[in-house]
Amino acid sequence: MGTATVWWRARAISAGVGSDWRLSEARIRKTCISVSTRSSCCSSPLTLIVSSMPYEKELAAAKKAATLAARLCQKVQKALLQSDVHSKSDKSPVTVADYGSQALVSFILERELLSEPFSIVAEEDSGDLRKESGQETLKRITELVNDTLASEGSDSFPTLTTDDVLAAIDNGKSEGGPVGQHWVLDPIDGTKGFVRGDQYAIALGLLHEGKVVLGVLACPNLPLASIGSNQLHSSNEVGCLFFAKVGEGAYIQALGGSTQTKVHVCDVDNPEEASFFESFEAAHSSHDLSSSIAEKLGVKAPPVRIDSQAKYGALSRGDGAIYLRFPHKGYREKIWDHAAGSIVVTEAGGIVTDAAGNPLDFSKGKFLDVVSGIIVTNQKLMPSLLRAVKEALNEKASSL
Ligand SMILES: Nc1ncnc2c1ncn2[C@@H]1O[C@H](COP(=O)(O)O)[C@@H](OP(=O)(O)O)[C@H]1O
Ligand SMILES: [Mg+2]
Ligand SMILES: [Mg+2]
Ligand SMILES: [Mg+2]
Repeated sequence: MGTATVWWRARAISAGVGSDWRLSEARIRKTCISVSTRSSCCSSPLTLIVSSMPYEKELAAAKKAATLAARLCQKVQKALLQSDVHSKSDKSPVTVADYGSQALVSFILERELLSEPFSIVAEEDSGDLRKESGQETLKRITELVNDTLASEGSDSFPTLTTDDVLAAIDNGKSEGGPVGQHWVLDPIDGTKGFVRGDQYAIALGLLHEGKVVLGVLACPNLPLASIGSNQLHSSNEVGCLFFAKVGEGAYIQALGGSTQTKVHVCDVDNPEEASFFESFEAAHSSHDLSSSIAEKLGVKAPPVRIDSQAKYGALSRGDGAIYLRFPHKGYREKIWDHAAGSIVVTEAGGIVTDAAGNPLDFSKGKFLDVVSGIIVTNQKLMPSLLRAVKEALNEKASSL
């Protein structure tokens, strides 16, 4: 909630609507608008303020949090030690940087958005770090978080204790859902890519009444110049920060930079000229199925395989036209793997749906209940992509 919300709240309270800080923003907004039409003390400027300022403060806090978390991750990726990589109970990898990033983002959001009701749905939890065997790792994470905060310079941050770090990680225990506001955090999306030295992203979204209203994607290893094409790169610089607020477009700036540029998905309408992204990891998405879809569409270019929601970022600036994700049977998608990426792409003019063409529903808690897979492209290609996906899925079903 930004300045505008505080103002709406103040209006709601002074108009006798109530002083419950847990009133949803939408309710307060509605109430204030109706008060303004009835009461002379609360007249015309309201509409202007409402339309121009929502989520400003949240976006600034989210960009700061993701940028700092990216700095922590970069430090770890440079000097990744085998002892920094652990296995979770589902056998997926987690590193000191996943935990450190989650603790940092949680700490910064709470500090920057002081009095706001605060809920984060995040991937990691502190369970393993609270065990005897996790103590050394916890110390290392705490050092990393404190070093990163110290390198920020401008603010005087307190030195966090191991207990502070555990508490910050566990702020991410919220279940989400259709009511109120929830931050959605993937502290490192693409941990396998991170460990390999490849692409990864810090992905932070904000849900309001079950809809994504803001997203920030920090992609420390993504080139600032376009990828996935043959064009000669004018610069080898890496590190992109994508961000979007609902209704206001999507932007990119260099990670740590300040000049922002609006991004748009590409406007290719001939599938023969389109290229597509998919997971680097074949275990995360069926490469066979996407190759059959691409063939049906007439896509000529080979797949661009990269880890993480960097795919959404790259697509939002037109590096490629399509993103195909078809997890193997039984896998349930999580909201933190798509919240930030999907708003960046939709605000850049793209469409994100499941394989049946339904919009993604972020209001159901931690999981996304999608039909068969997730597909992303521009408005022009979506109808033919949906037809190709349907055909390929039918063929696959009849071959089983
Ligand atoms: N079997 C599986 N099928 C599909 N996705 C999976 C998977 N196992 C893990 N993932 C998810 O795939 C994400 C990475 O996506 P990508 O393949 O695009 O890089 C992982 O995010 P984390 O790395 O945050 O755990 C994880 O949530
Ligand atoms: Mg992830
Ligand atoms: Mg992750
Ligand atoms: Mg993970």
